[in-house]
Amino acid sequence: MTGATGGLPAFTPGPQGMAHLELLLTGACPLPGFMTAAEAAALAEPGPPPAGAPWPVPAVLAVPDELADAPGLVLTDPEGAPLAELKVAESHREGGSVRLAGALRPAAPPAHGALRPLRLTTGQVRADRPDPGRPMLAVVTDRPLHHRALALVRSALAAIGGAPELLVLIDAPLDGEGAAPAVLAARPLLPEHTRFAVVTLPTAAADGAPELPARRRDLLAAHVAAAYGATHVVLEPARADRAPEGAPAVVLPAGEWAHDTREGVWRPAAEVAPEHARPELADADVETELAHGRALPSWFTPGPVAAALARTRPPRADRGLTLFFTGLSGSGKSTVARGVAERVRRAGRTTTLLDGDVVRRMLSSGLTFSRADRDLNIRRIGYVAAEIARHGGVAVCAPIAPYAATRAEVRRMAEDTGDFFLVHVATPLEVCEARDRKGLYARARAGEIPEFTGVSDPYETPEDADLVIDTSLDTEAESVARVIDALRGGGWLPPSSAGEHPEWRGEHSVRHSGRRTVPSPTSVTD
Ligand SMILES: Nc1ncnc2c1ncn2[C@@H]1O[C@H](COP(=O)(O)OS(=O)(=O)O)[C@@H](OP(=O)(O)O)[C@H]1O
Ligand SMILES: Nc1ncnc2c1ncn2[C@@H]1O[C@H](COP(=O)(O)OP(=O)(O)O)[C@@H](O)[C@H]1O
Repeated sequence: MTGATGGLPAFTPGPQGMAHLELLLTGACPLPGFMTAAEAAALAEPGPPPAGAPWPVPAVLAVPDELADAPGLVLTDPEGAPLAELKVAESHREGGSVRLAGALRPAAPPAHGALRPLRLTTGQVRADRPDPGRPMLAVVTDRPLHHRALALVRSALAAIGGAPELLVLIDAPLDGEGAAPAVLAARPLLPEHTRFAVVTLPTAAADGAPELPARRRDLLAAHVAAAYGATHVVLEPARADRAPEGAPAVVLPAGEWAHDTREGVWRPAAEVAPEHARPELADADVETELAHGRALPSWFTPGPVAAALARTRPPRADRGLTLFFTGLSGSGKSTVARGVAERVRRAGRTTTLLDGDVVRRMLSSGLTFSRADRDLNIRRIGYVAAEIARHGGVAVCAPIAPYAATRAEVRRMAEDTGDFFLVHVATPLEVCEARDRKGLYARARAGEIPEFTGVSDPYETPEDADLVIDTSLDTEAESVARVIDALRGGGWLPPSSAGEHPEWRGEHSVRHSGRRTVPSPTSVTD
């Protein structure tokens, strides 16, 4: 986002730029500002960074082309409040975008984003230490601390000696809480004076740049921990090879841990007889248990952590959902989405149907079918859907959404507030064109509608669809039933359809679809 503030243009960095900026403003990063091309290039080489480098990853600011010649910028938060002034020392182009380097002058302390009271500066944490001479162990984590991690922390504290302090640095996104509530829930299980602080560790050198290698990200975590005063660091989630070279604090090896089923305690795996050793649940297993509303086992995680997770990741039947249909015009998106929305509503969930045509009239009137306008249209749908999901509702969306990158953006947005389920309505173009319900294909073929999807404009076939349906092979009722079955199977709808009137199961639509006279077995037994 750009604008003008006090003579200098204003700019709101993207998520990566904002994460680097936060580290610069909290004192975690010791540099005066964003790096020049040469400084960044020195850190972009594979392998460990050069010895003595004050910072382990490139930190550069990507800006839109129109800011390439700006002498300075006012960097603002997403609401437009100034965060810092950048005095531009160098402007260069890389990876298709302009990058500005230069020193920063902080404006007001940041107030935006989630968990602000926990986003402490390094100065605040250091000033608050009862005895700065004591060692300090920092646990850097973006996931809850389950029994294994808590046992590891206890053992690390004992091994360090000298009555170390403990700091838990929670790596959470700037615009959401991430795992923070569940991490904080472990407070009663940690030493009395444990401090918690929230940071956002960038995952790329700049917005639009490729992901940083895992080892560099580990090294970055160690640098940030050291800036907060840590002498020792534990990186979570644990990975056997997580001990980056050249870290400014001692990165303690995680080692293998196991739950001793006979003794009921967590120990280093080498100390547990193999027949009694139980490994930690994988993140995917935890997600499945939570999705179906099942309690996490007490051998795996403490009660307060399980309770916090159950609150932040409620069962899917209570969780907001963006159900996103994509496909060509005439593929059957609206028809199937309408039928699905009705049945989702009948199953007791608050449902909003954001149909392509309706959105074009209400939210996006005036937009064309250029790529930029289609993207804006889809982003608007994604924004509204994510807000619906935030409040636990089901947003059923049915635009063409021809571009994979924009669909991925909507998936990210939607997953910040709930779940996302992509249905590709893969009805072949010939069938859509033969239907030509609105006569648009004929007009597009006659050259009267430029940029018509499938005729003179692209449709990028999804490779990440959660379900693919084809309304040239299935009746309308069968198509609706397929989606409902998938939602039931995934836990987004209750398993039973008791009380559903046959009309609501789709027989009504079957009788009127003209394709079949007998309801499919799926819809009858459903
Ligand atoms: N050029 C062009 N290309 C594609 N579609 C066109 C075009 N012009 C008008 N229409 C009608 O607009 C409907 C698609 O709008 P969407 O908002 O779903 O499109 S997009 O997702 O923004 O690409 C689409 O409705 P559906 O048939 O319901 O898909 C068309 O009826
Ligand atoms: N099995 C089917 N499922 C859905 N629609 C079908 C099916 N068979 C025929 N149709 C017809 O195809 C057309 C699909 O139009 P629509 O749902 O508006 O598609 P879209 O929203 O993708 O443009 C409707 O006229 C519908 O009656």
